[in-house]
Amino acid sequence: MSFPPPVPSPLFLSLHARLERLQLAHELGAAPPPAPPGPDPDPDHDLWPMLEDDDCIVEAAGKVKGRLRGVRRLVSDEWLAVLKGEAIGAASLDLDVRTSMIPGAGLGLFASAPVPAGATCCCLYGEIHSVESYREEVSDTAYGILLPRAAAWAGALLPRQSRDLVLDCAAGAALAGGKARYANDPRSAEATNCRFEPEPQFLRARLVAVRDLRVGEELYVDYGEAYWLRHEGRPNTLRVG
Ligand SMILES: C[S@@+](CC[C@H](N)C(=O)[O-])C[C@H]1O[C@@H](n2cnc3c(N)ncnc32)[C@H](O)[C@@H]1O
Repeated sequence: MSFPPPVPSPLFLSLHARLERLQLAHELGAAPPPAPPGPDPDPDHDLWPMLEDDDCIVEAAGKVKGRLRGVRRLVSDEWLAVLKGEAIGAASLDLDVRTSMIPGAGLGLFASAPVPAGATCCCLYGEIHSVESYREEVSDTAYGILLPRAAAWAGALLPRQSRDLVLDCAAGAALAGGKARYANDPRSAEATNCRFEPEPQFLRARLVAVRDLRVGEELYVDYGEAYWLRHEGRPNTLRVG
């Protein structure tokens, strides 16, 4: 089964370009290079002269940060609208979401047909963050996956990726209907049967089977130690074997 990438809307692309410029201004503490000429006026043109003015540079930096947050929200909302429109949850192998085999873990993801090793089961989508905004705006118990900037960029959805991104799958993927967020972590290398493969160019990660899966088997991935450190105090109740 193929998993065609979502098609970003023109609004998503223009909001994302705006976000990139605000992010650059925030990092540099200075106006970004002029935007390429286009039909629409630069919506942030009021900020750039302020960043060049010593008398109000601190106030300007605060305004850039505030606007960055607002535009990031708009980008996320538009991305979720794109994902919902494309019914991404439907793009998966034959998988069921039902009560996990791990007591107390809530729902889990199960194979309802055999899955060969190496097959992509479904894709993980979510809200898109920079590392900084993920740290600042997302709660400690969120479920984020790093989409590193160095990975393949051929046929990418965005014209360029200037920084690492983080996919926050807690709320976003649930809203958009993705199944991959239901894969639990067995906290045992032996029981782990899937892995996440980041696809930054498509703003998602693939959930890939690392061995053949039988009908009825639960799909398990390793979330990494950092996840469990943040979730300290919650029981890992899986019994293996
Ligand atoms: C990405 S969600 C997985 C789907 C989740 N089970 C649900 O019902 O929405 C991650 C959460 O699942 C639960 N979970 C995953 N693996 C677990 C484990 N080994 N032991 C206990 N809870 C687990 C924890 O609540 C964790 O924060």
